[in-house]
Amino acid sequence: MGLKSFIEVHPDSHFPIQNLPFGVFKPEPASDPRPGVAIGDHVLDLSAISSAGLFDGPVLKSSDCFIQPNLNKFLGLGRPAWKEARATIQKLLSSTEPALRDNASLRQKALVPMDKVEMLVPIAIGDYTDFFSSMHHAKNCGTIFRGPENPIPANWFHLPIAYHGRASSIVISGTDIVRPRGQGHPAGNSPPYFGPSRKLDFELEMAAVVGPGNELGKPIDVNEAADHIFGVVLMNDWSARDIQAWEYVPLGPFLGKSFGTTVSPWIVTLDALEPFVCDAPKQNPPPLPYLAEKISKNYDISLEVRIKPAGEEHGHVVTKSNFKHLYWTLTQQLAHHTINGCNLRPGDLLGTGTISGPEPESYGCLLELTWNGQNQLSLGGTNRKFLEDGDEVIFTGCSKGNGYNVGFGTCSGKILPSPL
Ligand SMILES: O=C(O)/C=C/C(=O)CC(=O)CC(=O)O
Ligand SMILES: [Ca+2]
Ligand SMILES: [Mg+2]
Repeated sequence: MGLKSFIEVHPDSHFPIQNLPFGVFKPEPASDPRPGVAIGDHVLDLSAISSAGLFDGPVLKSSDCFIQPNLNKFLGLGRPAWKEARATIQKLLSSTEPALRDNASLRQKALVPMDKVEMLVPIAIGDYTDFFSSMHHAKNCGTIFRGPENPIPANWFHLPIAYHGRASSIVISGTDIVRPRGQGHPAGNSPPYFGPSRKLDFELEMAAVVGPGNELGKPIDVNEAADHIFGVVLMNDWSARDIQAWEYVPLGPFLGKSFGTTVSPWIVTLDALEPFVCDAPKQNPPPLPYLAEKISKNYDISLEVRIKPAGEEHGHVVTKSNFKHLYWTLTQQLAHHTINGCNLRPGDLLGTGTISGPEPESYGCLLELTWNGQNQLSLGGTNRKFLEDGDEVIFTGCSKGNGYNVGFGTCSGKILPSPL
């Protein structure tokens, strides 16, 4: 493992010096939001490090990108800035570097206990797109919604399908989610149901954070797409299955998805994930040339979902999956998104789609786990078909290295009842 911080980091921590994920936080309720990096149980205040003149590399020396309420300016600077920032922070936090270690007043200013801070959505999200890139999820949903004959649509193996999501309702982990009301599928000849969703679900996803992006009309080559992905977060694409099933023909998800999407606060960089690269699944039929990449990378990231009913202390694990099950890679998603000339901008968010694995224990949503409510899922003392008011859904994600973790922390949200 080698690299070590002067800050004590528990071996189980998601945030050792090998990780260094970026977020935005407020040290006190009245303070201005500012960028930070997680280290063990602490947050390193990048505005304090920047003000102290410690970002002294060629790209960041005279930049105010860390004196900002979000990470968009930093993301817009691209990979040279990201690499320089990571190298500077890793050096400052290392056990052998005195600049911060031996400066008590700077440590006092710049290192804040994580349990004292408020985390915010770290980027201003202009646009949010959600892909559909797990073959297992596509097959299961297709079977449930459209029947077992041809569950996977003919286009699915040729392009990463997506829908345009709603950026305004993306919230940070810990924010309550109000059960949406809407129209559900009519039964027989009766009019459609209207009321609180009866089939509220989570979707286990991750999402790529984009920067710097492209000019309108100038697509990004798939082999250069990684330079436009800063990092990834956990994402819950809350979904009301009854609303979705009735509204989505022919234009796709709308109100069944747009009532809320939760993201985890810490963006884990692709640089930190590099030791966990694994081969992406072999694609057959081979993709068209604009989607054929020289190196097709996935990441080995273990994912887990717990549901914690109201009044219970611990959640029950309902599924375990892995990022590596995705068929279409992040870079193929990004290249496909721009192939028609569409421009991506710093801070745009690209959801991977629900990450279901091949086994029933690895399905990424209740729609699949209970087969649209046909089966009950046991949560110890109680059962679930879909989410109930008071349920908290907690995602975790972690890659295990040799003696250290590169983790994502948690992405959680609790369901509140619909308004009357
Ligand atoms: O197959 C369908 O009709 C619907 C699928 C989804 O709801 C999934 C979606 O949001 C994309 C994804 O998460 O993979
Ligand atoms: Ca989704
Ligand atoms: Mg949603």
